[in-house]
Amino acid sequence: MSSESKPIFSVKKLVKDFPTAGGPNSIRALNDVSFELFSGEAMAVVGESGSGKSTIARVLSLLHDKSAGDLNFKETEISGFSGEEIKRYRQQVQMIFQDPYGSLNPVHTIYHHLARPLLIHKKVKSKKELPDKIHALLEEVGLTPAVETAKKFPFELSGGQRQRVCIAKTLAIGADVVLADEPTSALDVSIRLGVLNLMQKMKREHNVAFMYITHDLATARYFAERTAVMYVGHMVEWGETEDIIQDPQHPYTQLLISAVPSPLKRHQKEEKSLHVKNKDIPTWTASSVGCPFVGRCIHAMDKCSQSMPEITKISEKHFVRCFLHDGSGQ
Ligand SMILES: Nc1ncnc2c1ncn2[C@@H]1O[C@H](COP(=O)(O)OP(=O)(O)OP(=O)(O)O)[C@@H](O)[C@H]1O
Repeated sequence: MSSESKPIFSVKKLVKDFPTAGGPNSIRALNDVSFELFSGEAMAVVGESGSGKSTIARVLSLLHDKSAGDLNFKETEISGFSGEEIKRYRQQVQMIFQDPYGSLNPVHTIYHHLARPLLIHKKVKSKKELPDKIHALLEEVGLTPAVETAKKFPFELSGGQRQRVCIAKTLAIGADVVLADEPTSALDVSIRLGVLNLMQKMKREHNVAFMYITHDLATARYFAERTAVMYVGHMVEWGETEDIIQDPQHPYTQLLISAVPSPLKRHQKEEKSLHVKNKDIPTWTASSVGCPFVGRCIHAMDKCSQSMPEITKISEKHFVRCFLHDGSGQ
């Protein structure tokens, strides 16, 4: 990430509320979420189930409307987009999901899956160019022999191969950003690395920006230069991935890292004293106040239940929201 280049995404104070059936209060799935994403970099979004990771991707894909905040893509607010603008935007910002099978049509060949975006987005001048272009794409994503693969149907491929087809689709369209929601978690461990390496190649060779949503800090460390840690819709800590893993500041980040098998653990000593009070994850609403982690935090103070701490800068690129670090101390 260059501090001089302009971010491809700039998200400020994003809020997303989901109405609850019959209840007066909406669920606040995202609260005050801000970040920037730059071309050619990956930002991991990590956190437990329900922390709001997928909601960020769905709001950025315009599958959900935001409730408040700014969502700028290439310096243009996207929430007012309609019709053609949405179509053009979705060409540039693609999603990859955990289950690649769900993104592929079982009755069509791989050839068809790649021909369609190439034709729709006018990436070929005529149908004559299609075979060469499709075979080149399949080779680029490691699906060889390409001619044979193109003739196959999705059910004839493994999970990892299907995810490679989805990646080839994003290349066919010429996406600038990929929102990858747990793209490797349904794959065998042995296959994951290949898919991560392929995404790494897209980053380096095509300057694609990735939002990499995962439960898995080890793959975040492998793939993403920066990481944001989410807890109940709040970004509690963010920075360069190595800083987050080697020097976690928020008690929740420390808890996440303590749950990862070594060699990620450099905090074995602290781990012994890192108890969690209870495992209840709160439901956040528009009227909830305080730090959402207070119920589980062994350092909790009275003020933690009363307000969410402001952002504290730990170092140039490392930030946390926790009263332990805001200068007011315990
Ligand atoms: N369409 C929806 N309607 C109502 N509530 C929703 C909807 N989508 C998400 N939520 C709620 O928003 C919160 C965040 O969910 P989200 O799926 O973004 O979390 P996540 O971190 O991606 O979880 P997981 O890792 O399990 O996918 C949860 O409380 C969830 O129940």
